[in-house]
Amino acid sequence: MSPKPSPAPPPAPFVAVSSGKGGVGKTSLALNLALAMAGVGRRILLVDGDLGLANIDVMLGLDVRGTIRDVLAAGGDPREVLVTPAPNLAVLPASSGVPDMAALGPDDRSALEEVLEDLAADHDLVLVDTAAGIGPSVLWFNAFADRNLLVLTPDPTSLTDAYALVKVLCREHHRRRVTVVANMVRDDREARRIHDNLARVTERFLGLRPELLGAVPRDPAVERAVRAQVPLLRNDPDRPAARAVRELAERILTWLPRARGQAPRPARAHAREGGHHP
Ligand SMILES: Nc1ncnc2c1ncn2[C@@H]1O[C@H](COP(=O)(O)OP(=O)(O)OP(=O)(O)O)[C@@H](O)[C@H]1O
Repeated sequence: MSPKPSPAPPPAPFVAVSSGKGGVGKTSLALNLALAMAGVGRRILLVDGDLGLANIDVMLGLDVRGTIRDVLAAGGDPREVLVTPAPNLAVLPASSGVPDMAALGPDDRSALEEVLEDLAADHDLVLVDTAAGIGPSVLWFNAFADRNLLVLTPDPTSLTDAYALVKVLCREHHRRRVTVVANMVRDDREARRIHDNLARVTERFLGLRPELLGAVPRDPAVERAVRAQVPLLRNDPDRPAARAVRELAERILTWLPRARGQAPRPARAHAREGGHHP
């Protein structure tokens, strides 16, 4: 009897990190989450999904060889533009000063989908740092992702803008599951309060209650790291914000498919069709 072929590894989950409002700490969070997960041996792909105003390379002080747009324009192997700032971590850089996804036609979007699927095959998890707001690229990445992580802060405008994003994701992209990270909070109580405030309106108007993954405290070390162009987890690993990010990373890692040989996750629906995901 011929040996059973070994089952294909389950596909790497895509996690979109977004926010209604800009400047809430989304990029710092995505970068440090990626580093924390890579630091425990998971192969992480961090995609700079802010296609018009790239930030991750700046936060890392990286020289980029090429960007997502170059890959889409010229074809070729997307691995050639990946940057590896740490073991197990690959960054797919974006460009700055170019129009958002609105300028990408349907062919570019399906090419982007192929590029992401191709790169995902080499990784355990893909984290996409999207632009802020509800622009076309934000919605596209969120519809493409398996999990939607939303960054909230105590600033009241962060709440109203987050509600706007959840509403579009729910009504137009049929998302029923949104996970919140409360950033720049004083304490856990404040984190629960802002999560509750969002949950009250989403439950009332959308019938959806986002879950709270956890919180990152307001910590001057985050700003110091951004200025130094050295990630927080390297610059100040023992600070409260760094510890909080590591805890969040551990929780996100529980989303990974457990092991080879288990039932694979259902195929990802087409982002362009506004696919429904679990
Ligand atoms: N937990 C925190 N404590 C203190 N400052 C923070 C914290 N998180 C982020 N910041 C600061 O907030 C600013 C914005 O952070 P960041 O660029 O990551 O936000 P963003 O949401 O990605 O912004 P944009 O939408 O413009 O890309 C930075 O100066 C960063 O240092």
